Amino acid sequence: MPATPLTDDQIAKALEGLPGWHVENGELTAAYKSGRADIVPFYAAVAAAEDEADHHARVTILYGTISFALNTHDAGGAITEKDTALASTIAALAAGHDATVTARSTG
Ligand SMILES: C[C@H](O)[C@H](O)[C@H]1CNC2=NC(N)=NC(=O)C2=N1
Repeated sequence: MPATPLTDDQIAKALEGLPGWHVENGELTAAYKSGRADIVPFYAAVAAAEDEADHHARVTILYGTISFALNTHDAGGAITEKDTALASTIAALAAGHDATVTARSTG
């Protein structure tokens, strides 16, 4: 998969299929609410997918919320297909781990 920066239009198109995901500080970002008992298994599944893809998110866990921020270091921090593909994988894994994406914070 090429590490070519996506255009704003390509990112907007990808976001149409990624509810709750948005670009924040130049990173593809989303926050998922999960039960405390589910959050570690959810992240374990994400970590396995990251290693499979050799592409890794910045992850923040605070109480029952796990947030992901994605960009491609090998593309100078731009958002690439690697980021949108991993975001799709995370979204699919969330569904299987009772994790719900939170609406974008407008603040
Ligand atoms: C050597 C290894 O393949 C690279 O460093 C991978 C690892 N995971 C990565 N993750 C992210 N987010 N961006 C990268 O460019 C990247 N590169």
